[in-house]
Amino acid sequence: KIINNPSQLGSSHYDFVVVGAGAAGPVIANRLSESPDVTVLLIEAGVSNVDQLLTMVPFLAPSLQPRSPILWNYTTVPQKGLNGRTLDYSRGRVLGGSTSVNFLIYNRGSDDDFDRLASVVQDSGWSASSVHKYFLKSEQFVSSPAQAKLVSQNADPKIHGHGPVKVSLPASPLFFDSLVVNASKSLGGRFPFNLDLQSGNNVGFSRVQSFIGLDGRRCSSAVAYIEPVQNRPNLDILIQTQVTRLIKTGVTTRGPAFNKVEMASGPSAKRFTVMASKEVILSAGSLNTPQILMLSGIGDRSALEEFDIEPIVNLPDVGKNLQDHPLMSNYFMVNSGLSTWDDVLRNTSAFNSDLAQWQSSGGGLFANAITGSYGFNRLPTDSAAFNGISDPSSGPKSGHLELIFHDGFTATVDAQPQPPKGNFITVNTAVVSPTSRGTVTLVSKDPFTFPKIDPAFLTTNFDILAMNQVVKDTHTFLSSRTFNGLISGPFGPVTEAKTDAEITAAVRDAVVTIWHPTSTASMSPRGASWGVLDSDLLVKKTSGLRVVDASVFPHIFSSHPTGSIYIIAERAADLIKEAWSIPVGP
Ligand SMILES: Cc1cc2nc3c(=O)[nH]c(=O)nc-3n(C[C@H](O)[C@H](O)[C@H](O)COP(=O)(O)OP(=O)(O)OC[C@H]3O[C@@H](n4cnc5c(N)ncnc54)[C@H](O)[C@@H]3O)c2cc1C
Repeated sequence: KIINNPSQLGSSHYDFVVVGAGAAGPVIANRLSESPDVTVLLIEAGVSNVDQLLTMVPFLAPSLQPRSPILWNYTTVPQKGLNGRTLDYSRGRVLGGSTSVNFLIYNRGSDDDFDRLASVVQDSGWSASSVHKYFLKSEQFVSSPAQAKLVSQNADPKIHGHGPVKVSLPASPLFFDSLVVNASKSLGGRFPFNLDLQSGNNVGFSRVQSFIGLDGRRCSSAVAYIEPVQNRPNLDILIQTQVTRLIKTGVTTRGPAFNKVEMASGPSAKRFTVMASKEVILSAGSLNTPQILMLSGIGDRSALEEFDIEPIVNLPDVGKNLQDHPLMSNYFMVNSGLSTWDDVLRNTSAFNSDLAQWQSSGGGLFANAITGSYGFNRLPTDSAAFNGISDPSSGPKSGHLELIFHDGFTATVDAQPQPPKGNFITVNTAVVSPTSRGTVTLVSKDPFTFPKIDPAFLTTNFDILAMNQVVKDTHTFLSSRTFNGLISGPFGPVTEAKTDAEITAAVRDAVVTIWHPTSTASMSPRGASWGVLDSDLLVKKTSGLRVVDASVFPHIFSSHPTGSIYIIAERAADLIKEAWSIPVGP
């Protein structure tokens, strides 16, 4: 059941306490509570997702940006690589976490990304072939009979799974996206067509599969993993409650145990505690998980002492190694041959009519995510970006770059105002194998003070050269004869830039986040002196404490992360069950 205040908890003891109901937490809570003998408490700082219209209507996801009551409303420190700009750095603060507010693009991660993970942490259980069953267990491709032709040309349903997360092609396919697919088919080479990016090969151009069910509604982790089980008698879901720290409860042969969780419903509210007799699982995301660890005395000893926090476990890598994909908008004007959604966004009656259509039937433009086509590609093999470094991608099935196509002016990414007239397309471009590394650090021992977030965007030569290349790739892609006569010209400094120096200058002014922070509590081999977790996700040198969320990846995956986090969480649930002799299901 859902509980709104810690004072209403029926018990102060559970077998497992899961902190954070984002992508990972609900998977763990759902799978552990499958066993009726096990009691589980899931604690979420944010409110319920029910009745939050903007979390449900796929097309309106960007309206939550850059600030909203259901976001944490974080800001980065000034970014040296971005001419000192600070960036809004959204995370969801609601049941479903960032899966309730994200832009719905589904990827499961490339085989190479999983194989590199297995190799780096020396655990074959994370290899692509080993986790394949968890991919199948987590997701399910859905389509309506009316989509039969679209599906046959743009997806491979037989490679998909049977899990609770529903993924689908656009309910209202747009002409522009069919042009993107045709352009990749005709260009080939560095821009190949890929029928289904969930094949394990994540290089190529394709229609987007999105986290949307046949009802036209976002399928977040809350919808997929919480709603169906929220009335289980052995599962309590406590919302509007922030975990403030974990408390040491003893010492075992592995190290200190942290089985007590402290929490409060606000900065001045009474603090409550709850005990996890078996384990605490931190799933608070890549920014809040390291913050909670540090507040609990787990982190870099000297950094903790600076804030008068007793260092209990010296793990200097907590909060280090922050990685994210830099993202930027490339705008182009289009002529009347292409009708774009700009007209809907500017016209209140058209907007209201599309919303009414979604509300009555779950269909129409608003049942689409804001992108219908995209692609990942590799840098040219002779790119100067590789000078002096080894290829940062995990292998040939992983891209270095990404191009995301939008049939309109997506003013949401870099907060450019939508021009008052004209029709546009936007190509959002990203570097998906970045080499910049940032940090999450404390600024106070007060859990309600935001941590200091420094993604350190574009602080390496590789990242800046790769970003330059993807701008040029965008021009090359759009010069395909498929677009003949449709694109009338560049719009804005990024696409108007001509020389490398002009492109670099425009890039530094334009790059923002794609909101994919990872790797701040990274796995490493058992016994390694670096990293925060062993490969079974247990926090090193501690007992009874695991991390399961986007923090755990030593290297950011070269794709949109939610699908791969579901896979990690599904395997983590089995690891936890095995550790406590709880029957593992199919
Ligand atoms: C605007 C935006 C667009 C994105 N677009 C995409 C996309 O199109 N495709 C994709 O795959 N990914 C996308 N992402 C990224 C993706 O959503 C995240 O990578 C993923 O949700 C991370 O999962 P997580 O479990 O690590 O953390 P989160 O999903 O962020 O969940 C963490 C949860 O923990 C809760 N929490 C934090 N601290 C505490 C505390 N102290 N006490 C209690 N609860 C706490 C938070 O409120 C939150 O609910 C996007 C993200 C954003 C913000």
